Amino acid sequence: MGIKVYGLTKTTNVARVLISLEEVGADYEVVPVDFATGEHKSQAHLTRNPFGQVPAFQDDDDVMLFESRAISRYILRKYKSDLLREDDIKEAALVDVWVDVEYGQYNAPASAICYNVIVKPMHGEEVDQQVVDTNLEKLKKVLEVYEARLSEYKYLAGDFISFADLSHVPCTYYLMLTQYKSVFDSYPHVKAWWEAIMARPSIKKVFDIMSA
Ligand SMILES: N[C@@H](CCC(=O)N[C@@H](CSO)C(=O)NCC(=O)O)C(=O)O
Repeated sequence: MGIKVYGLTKTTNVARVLISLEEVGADYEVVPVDFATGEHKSQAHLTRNPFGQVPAFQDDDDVMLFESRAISRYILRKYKSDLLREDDIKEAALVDVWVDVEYGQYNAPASAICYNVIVKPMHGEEVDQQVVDTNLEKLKKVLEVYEARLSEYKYLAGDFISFADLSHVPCTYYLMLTQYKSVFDSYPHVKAWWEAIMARPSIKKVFDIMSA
């Protein structure tokens, strides 16, 4: 039995796992989980992910994981990818710092904007502009830190691309589909960083999968 990713490829956290799989060139199968029928809350899926969320991840018959960043690290370690920089403890620590920054500082405001501007209208719900505006301000504060960091280094953890950079891709992909992509215009080093990431074949492949 090979690698299975349970979830919907349009969702950011499933896409994050696909990026690592595409980066290492692994074979994998995506097993859709139907939110419409509440399948993600089914007993079968709860055994895969006790929080009833996607992704869940299976490798062979003895590895069942959840949490997209932890799954990504498993994949990158299994395939001995340099994207975790684990040959150098200091570089690896900086990768950890900036993955934590992505999860703890960037993800929430970026996700709140995308949820309001993309997901809610898809379900016929009103955009809460107050929430969007509040999170735009939070995002700008985060991007100010990124702009300073990326004016010193080509990528967030250093002058090497790492999982920390790629972990930003799913949310940023959706942000760039909204009118708020213009926020990035005020941060030239962040824009150049994003353009360098987008040029990667794995990222182009995952964009195709997300937009299919
Ligand atoms: N920290 C976790 C978040 C998973 C998540 O929110 N998954 C969403 C879809 S992806 O945005 C989900 O399953 N939402 C349905 C729900 O929460 O009920 C991770 O990184 O894997």
